[in-house]
Amino acid sequence: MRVTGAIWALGAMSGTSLDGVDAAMVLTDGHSIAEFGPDAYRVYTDPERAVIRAAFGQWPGEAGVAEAAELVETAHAQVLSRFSGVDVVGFHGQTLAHDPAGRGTHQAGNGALLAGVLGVPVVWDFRSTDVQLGGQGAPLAPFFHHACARFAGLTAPVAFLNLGGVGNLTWVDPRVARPDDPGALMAFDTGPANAPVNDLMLARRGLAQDAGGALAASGTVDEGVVTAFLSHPYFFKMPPKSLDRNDFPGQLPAVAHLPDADAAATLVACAAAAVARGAEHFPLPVARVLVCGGGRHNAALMAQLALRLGVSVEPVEAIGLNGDMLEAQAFAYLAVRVMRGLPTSGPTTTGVRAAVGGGQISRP
Ligand SMILES: Nc1ncnc2c1ncn2[C@@H]1O[C@H](COP(=O)(O)OP(=O)(O)OP(=O)(O)O)[C@@H](O)[C@H]1O
Ligand SMILES: CC(=O)N[C@H]1[C@@H]2OC[C@@H](O2)[C@@H](O)[C@@H]1O[C@H](C)C(=O)O
Repeated sequence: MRVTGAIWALGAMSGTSLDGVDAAMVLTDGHSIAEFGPDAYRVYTDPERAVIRAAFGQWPGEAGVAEAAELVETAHAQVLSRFSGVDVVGFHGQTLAHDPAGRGTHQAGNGALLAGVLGVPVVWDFRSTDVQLGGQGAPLAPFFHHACARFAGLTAPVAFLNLGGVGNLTWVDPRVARPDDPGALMAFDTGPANAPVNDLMLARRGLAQDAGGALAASGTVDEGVVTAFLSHPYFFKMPPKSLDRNDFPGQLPAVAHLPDADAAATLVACAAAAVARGAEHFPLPVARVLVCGGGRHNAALMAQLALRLGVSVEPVEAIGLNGDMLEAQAFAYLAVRVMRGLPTSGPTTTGVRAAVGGGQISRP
């Protein structure tokens, strides 16, 4: 697509599951996507992961944060310096703590430092302003999902589902021209997605994940556990709403009585049931749910989603997008919006009172 005034942005995201740093380029004017560019991935080593994990839940200045932030900055500098032709970087950082109603939101990593190292402007600290103005500070990908739906030429309401550690759902009406126009978007976190089954695999099998969902697929769902899970107060809150990774601490104890396969199947069913519960909030029904994030590789999770949602559940690759890079691309796109003074969130995505452009700009 020809887009006048488009620039090349490079976005980077380090997600809650701590697998590594995703980086990807997008050519955009901050409204439309003109073209997707190259991408790269930089895995965290086990010792690095341990340092970051030790700082989870900590706020700036608290124990372990400086060490984690330095590691996050170094890993990002390594992967981002592999790219050329970059006009601006969108640097999300690593969320260590998120408490929008209380202490705020904390993404480790200093964008000013990265701007110096990379020699290009860096947009960072995307969530703080939204939180300071009463928003949830998350999710931020929805404005980008809106651009993606229009880029793909969709003409009916559709949902994007990101299955990372936590799940988040964006309902989009691509017929509405701008993401901050009324009726364009509704977005919120659905509940835990991959995190509980990862925790189970680690605790019971010493593995990082249930590859392909094979273990879950061989088990039987305990529907009693799913029903009890759905009684959590989070599911009775109206969107917008967001979650911290540890907001659902009781999930492993809830499946403690089950053999491994049944426990995995049940945790996957809980994640899917949370999404289906979330879909009840949609302003208009959707015919398809497009899935990004690592959870789309979990066949048991995809099957449970199709069952509980009753609509077509497909990876975002079905509309020509890259499901592993969507969040990194989102922060590339959002960086350009920040540079151009355009909003990055609004009342229907983070619950902030009026549309707001979050993010600090640091120049080299
Ligand atoms: N082949 C696979 N089989 C099963 N699960 C997988 C597979 N690949 C990835 N996953 C799951 O996806 C997770 C990683 O997803 P992703 O990279 O989207 O999360 P994230 O971006 O770190 O998290 P968030 O979006 O919550 O910030 C892994 O921890 C794992 O649970
Ligand atoms: C506070 C924070 O970092 N939240 C992340 C996390 O990971 C998934 C979900 O929880 C979402 O709310 C968000 O990230 C995506 C990229 C977002 O802001 O849209």
